[in-house]
Amino acid sequence: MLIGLLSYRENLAKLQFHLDRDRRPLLIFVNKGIEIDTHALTLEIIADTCGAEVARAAAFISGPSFAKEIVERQPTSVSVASFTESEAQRAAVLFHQPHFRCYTGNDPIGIELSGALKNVYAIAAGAADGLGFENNTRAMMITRGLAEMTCIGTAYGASPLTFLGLAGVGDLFLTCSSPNSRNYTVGFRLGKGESLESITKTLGSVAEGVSTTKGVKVIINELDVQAPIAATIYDVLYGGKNILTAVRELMELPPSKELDLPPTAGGPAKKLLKKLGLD
Ligand SMILES: NC(=O)c1ccc[n+]([C@@H]2O[C@H](COP(=O)([O-])OP(=O)(O)OC[C@H]3O[C@@H](n4cnc5c(N)ncnc54)[C@H](O)[C@@H]3O)[C@@H](O)[C@H]2O)c1
Ligand SMILES: O=P(O)(O)OC[C@H](O)CO
Repeated sequence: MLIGLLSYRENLAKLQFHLDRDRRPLLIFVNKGIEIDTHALTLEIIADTCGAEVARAAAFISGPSFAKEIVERQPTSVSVASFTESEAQRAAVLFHQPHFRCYTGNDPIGIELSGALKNVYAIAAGAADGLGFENNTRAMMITRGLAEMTCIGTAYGASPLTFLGLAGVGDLFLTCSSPNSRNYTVGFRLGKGESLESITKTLGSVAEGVSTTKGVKVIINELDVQAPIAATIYDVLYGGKNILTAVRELMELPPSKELDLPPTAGGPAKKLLKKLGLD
């Protein structure tokens, strides 16, 4: 399915009546976001609408992949994950082409979180560029974004290693460094002083990081994870914080460990695995 997450629940609720479950339908999802009201991953929406069995077999594709460049057959690689490894393999074989490689894995929670979270940090990197900062700042945003993504994902119950893959650092690098990214563009225009309302009205498409930031803020509060860049993007988008003030405050934070993975991990993932019958 290739639609924004906003309408997934509604569409899957309709689709489930048409699934011929005896023929092992292969459902492949490429969206990158978190449901606004519930902060649910797509896995949970699938379980709620189509049942746990369908969610366990669903495959998730994510990674550095601007649609335009795929269509132009430029060499591209992505991650494909499913709790059912044979289904990830099925999806990988189906999509495999001379210009498109799929690497399989079994951490769909990490793959989904990677795709959702990188959009928030792309807004941050775009904002830094829009403010006129250059290479050092962008490299800092990408690297600290990866550290935050890994901490949030680990606390959630995903594998920290997933964030080192194509769906994690690969897509983060792509979207934090290209004006072809909608999320980067939102950040860039914010950095230039435009209002969020004006940007979203004229963007011509949906930058999912804008709504995902709300869900991420709830998740980091619930998990008690330190993710200052994500929290700052929330304050800029929804709290009216001035971007230059935000950058200054981030830089003035007291020194801290470079990577401090949470000691206890997995609350939300445990709940989700239970719902999927995988506990
Ligand atoms: N564009 C990319 O390069 C790219 C790459 C990888 C992943 N993605 C992800 O794919 C998802 C979709 O992105 P996109 O670029 O195709 O967005 P898009 O806005 O270009 O297209 C979304 C599509 O969903 C349809 N749609 C909207 N509301 C609907 C509804 N209620 N019911 C049915 N269809 C509806 C729209 O008509 C449109 O065709 C996003 O989660 C995005 O992050 C995009
Ligand atoms: O245009 P964006 O920012 O939604 O990014 C598109 C894809 O996620 C790139 O992999």
